[in-house]
Amino acid sequence: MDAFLRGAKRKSSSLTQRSVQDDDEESTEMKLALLASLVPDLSQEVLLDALLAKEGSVDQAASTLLDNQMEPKKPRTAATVGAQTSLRFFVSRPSAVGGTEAAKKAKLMSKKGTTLYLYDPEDIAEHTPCSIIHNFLPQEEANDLLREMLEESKSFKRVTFKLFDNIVQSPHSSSFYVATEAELSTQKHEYFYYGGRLEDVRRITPQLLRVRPKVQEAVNKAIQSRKKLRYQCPDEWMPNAAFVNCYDGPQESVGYHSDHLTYLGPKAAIGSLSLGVAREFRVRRIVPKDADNNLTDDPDAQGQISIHLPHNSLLIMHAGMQEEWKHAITPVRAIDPHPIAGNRRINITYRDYKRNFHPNFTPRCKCNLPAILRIVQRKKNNWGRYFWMCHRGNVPGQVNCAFFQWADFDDDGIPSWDTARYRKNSSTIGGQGLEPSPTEEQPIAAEQ
Ligand SMILES: O=C(O)CCC(=O)C(=O)O
Ligand SMILES: [Fe+2]
Repeated sequence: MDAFLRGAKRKSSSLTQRSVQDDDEESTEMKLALLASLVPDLSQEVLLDALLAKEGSVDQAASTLLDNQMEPKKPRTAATVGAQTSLRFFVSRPSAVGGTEAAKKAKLMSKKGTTLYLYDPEDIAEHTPCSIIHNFLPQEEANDLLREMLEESKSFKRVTFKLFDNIVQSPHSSSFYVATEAELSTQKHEYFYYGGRLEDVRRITPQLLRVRPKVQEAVNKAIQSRKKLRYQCPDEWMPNAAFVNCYDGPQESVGYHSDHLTYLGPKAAIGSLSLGVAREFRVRRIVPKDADNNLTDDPDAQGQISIHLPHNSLLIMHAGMQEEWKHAITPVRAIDPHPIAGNRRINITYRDYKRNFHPNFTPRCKCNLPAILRIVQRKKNNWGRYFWMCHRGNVPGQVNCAFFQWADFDDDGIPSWDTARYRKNSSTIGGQGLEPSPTEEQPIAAEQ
């Protein structure tokens, strides 16, 4: 345990491979898991608050929480899902005449250690890299899909993965769906997840298939209404895979994470459909730190944002979300049961697995495994640069090899090995010089 604490406190200011990998290791999810093992019986929200208050120091957060536990207190698990109508009623907006775009944006009231609840689609689009469509499907279609997935979810399993040297299980169950028999075989035998193979891959179901073109159309329309970012692929978004999650009861959750981009490519969009019980989707921006481990952004920008996800809502995570933000479904004390789903929530994330990111083409590490794609999220130096690294260490009993390679994409996110499409004279060779995403200049959100 001592070693874990030392690991979590490790600081590095050099531009070396070690420094980049430290950035990866110090993820909030890891810190939360570590904190949970030191101070069990507290909700993830309480642990996160403590981490935020102690600027990411696991041992300081742990000692504060342990001190607090001496005097008995009610655990501060979030109550049921919160919602408000629109932020437009709460913020004063500077005049739209004159001034820069940034100056015209409303100042959000998101402060360190606080949560800002968003419901209104305009607020969500303005203050996060997400957009939402409420009542997305005709009611009967949503209910049919929900019923189908509730039946399927009876045989969903919890994902098992390695955290430090411990084998842990995801705090919810899931499965993975693809359209064709060929894709099913490819997923089982050619793709790697957490350094190993996915066992539970299923053929797409009739209702998942029926809904897919609607999600495709809505996501492409939403993408078109936003400015293309550097590294974002301009091709049509074609969902060819779906992860389905089931959260059975208020305590089932998923910790703060960014989705892996290894097979989706940089600046990928993801369409996420929620069915059944309404839950809160928490998002927070990752604020980079400088060489001295100080936050390099607005110190107020350390709160989190909660997006209310009711039955039949489609949330679109846009380009840049996985690079610059983390998201979670936090446990709650209570939920409002859904007439069809009871205590369960179903979430379907439709994803576009890109042909040119198939593991036959991506770099291989020294263990001869296809490497995973990561991005420097925390270190100010090299912030925003993509790199490939080994993920064998996710397999119990194995460790990562020393493989490390900066990624090379052109402006459209085309990897250098896709010689037919890669534009050699692209201004971004080497993956440097990121332009800010539309949300970056806003004084919002979070990070420990
Ligand atoms: O349940 C959700 O809304 C989010 C699920 C998620 O983050 C994931 O599957 O990666
Ligand atoms: Fe996710």
